[in-house]
Amino acid sequence: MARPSVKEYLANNPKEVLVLDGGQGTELENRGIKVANPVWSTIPFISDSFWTANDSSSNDRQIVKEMYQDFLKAGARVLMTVTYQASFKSVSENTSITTLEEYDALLSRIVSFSRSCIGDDKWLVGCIGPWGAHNCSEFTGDYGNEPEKIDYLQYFKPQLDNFNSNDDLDLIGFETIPNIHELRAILSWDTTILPKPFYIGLSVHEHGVLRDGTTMHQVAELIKSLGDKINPNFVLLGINCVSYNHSPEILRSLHEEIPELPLIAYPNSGEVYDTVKKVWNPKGDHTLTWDQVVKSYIDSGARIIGGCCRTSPKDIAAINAAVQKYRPN
Ligand SMILES: [Zn+2]
Repeated sequence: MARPSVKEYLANNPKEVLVLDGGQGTELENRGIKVANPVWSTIPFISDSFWTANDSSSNDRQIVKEMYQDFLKAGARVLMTVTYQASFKSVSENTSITTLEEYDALLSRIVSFSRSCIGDDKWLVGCIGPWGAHNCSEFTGDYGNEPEKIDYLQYFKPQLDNFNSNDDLDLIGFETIPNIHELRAILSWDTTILPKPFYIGLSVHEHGVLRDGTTMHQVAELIKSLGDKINPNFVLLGINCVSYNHSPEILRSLHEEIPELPLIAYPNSGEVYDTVKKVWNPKGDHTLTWDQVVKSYIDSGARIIGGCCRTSPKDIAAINAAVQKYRPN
């Protein structure tokens, strides 16, 4: 393999900070792909023409390729598959792909295609959205009256089985996790369920608590309570798609609670989505720069830094410049 395991790389290079790509879903939307549907940004891959066409005859194929090229040019060394809303439940209930076999083939094709776009020397993350992605509750954390009774493993298993067995993927990313019961479930899975390095990105309110109200102290208590029983493949904890302006203090609070844990941070762009008008409103007045945000993340133990929704290759270039400036010598 042309690249070392990301877990070993981070452990053996304690001063290294890796740059992740930006928000693929919103970036594909900016480039003309209509993503408003239940499988969101995975939609271009559902169409047969994506796979039968060659690059010049499929516009979507070209768009996805160019997006990866632009993130690479901006300095990303870790890139993600566009599979946030591609759970078996979401895909089988909303597209023509209904069997596990077809679903497995779809994911394998997406992963191979993504790998071919980024080359062998970059790390590829198999992106998995939270349970709440299938009913749009990842920013409320409202998982109904009995969130502890949800069978999270059953929900994630088809996607996990594919990603675990795919050597083109280096890391599994559970993103935008808003609920403590879901976090507890993922952290309870041992190496038979999660044999590949993985990270967890939390969906955190701007006031610094998980969307369901759990404090970062309680998150830390949960992790500490697992002690040696914690899955050794749990490589990083962090935050994603959180408020840009509040993200430095949120990450700092996580770092203060669990100083030894490597962190990952990729906030959204700072624009605010109006769910009624379905538009993104510009950044507010007192916006921090990426230079300030990245410096603070690195001071708080971040080892992977990138952007989430509405961040573009331009943002990734600014992140990369700040990482080169502030990473420890
Ligand atoms: Zn996002």
